Amino acid sequence: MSTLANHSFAKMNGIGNEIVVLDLRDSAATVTPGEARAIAAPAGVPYDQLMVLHPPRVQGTSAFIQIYNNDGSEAAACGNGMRCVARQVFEETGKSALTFETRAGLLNCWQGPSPGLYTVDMGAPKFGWKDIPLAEEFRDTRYIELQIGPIDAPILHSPSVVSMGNPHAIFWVDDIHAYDLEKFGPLLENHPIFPERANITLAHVVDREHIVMRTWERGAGLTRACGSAACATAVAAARLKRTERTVHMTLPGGDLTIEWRAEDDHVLMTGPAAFEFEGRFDPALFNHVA
Ligand SMILES: N[C@@H](CCC[C@H](N)C(=O)O)C(=O)O
Repeated sequence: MSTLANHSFAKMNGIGNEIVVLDLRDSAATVTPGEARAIAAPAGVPYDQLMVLHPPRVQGTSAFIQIYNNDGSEAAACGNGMRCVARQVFEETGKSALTFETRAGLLNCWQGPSPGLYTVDMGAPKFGWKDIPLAEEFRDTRYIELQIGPIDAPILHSPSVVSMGNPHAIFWVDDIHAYDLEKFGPLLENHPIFPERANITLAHVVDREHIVMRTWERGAGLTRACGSAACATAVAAARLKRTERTVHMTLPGGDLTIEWRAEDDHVLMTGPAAFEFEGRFDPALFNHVA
């Protein structure tokens, strides 16, 4: 039987990004990709990302966080999920600032400027074509040559690309609702230019301090919010000198504030984290998991 059978979990969301938090800090249990997919099944607890807390591996950190997309693939970064994890561990410990380890590095999290808000230091963005990664050299990643649709009248073209520990492509458009992201998202996510696939965002700069956006997530599909995409989009817009370094981001599920701090290049994401309910995994979920 799976070690996850009957294990407790918390269902949360970060502005509508569906998150399951699974705390394995007191055990040596691990989660396989098959188990991650089984949990996401309709009979389970459908989620966009599963945040698995393991015992800390680095002194001074509270946990090592493994992040699964609902297709069973692993991600190095998940901004909305990190706010949910921070909220849970703040409430458990009474602390208001903690450091967690992810595959993207150490992330500091703290209580935001007002109650119910959490800030995550998402680290420094990367712009090099090998860092994103891209399959071929692009010297300037503020815009890359990539388009879909007719060659002489492309539907979407020239995205900015950024790594926030995970790969993002941002297409600048006038109306983020004018495109069928469910159709174009998977095509772009799996485009050969992205050897590790990519998160695909449509973004519109409203003014120098406000961007609206929506995202097709690698490994999870259309979501109501993607925190790392909000960070990548804010940074890409500032790099193009279209916005200030602190911007208000409007996503389908809610709003985030993103600051690209000049002193150290780090990106700070601030927003809420909502607790929905606690439950236990039905053992039957894992019956057919290899
Ligand atoms: N929803 C997340 C991003 C999750 C990871 C992404 N799908 C990937 O595979 O890179 C967020 O809030 O950042």
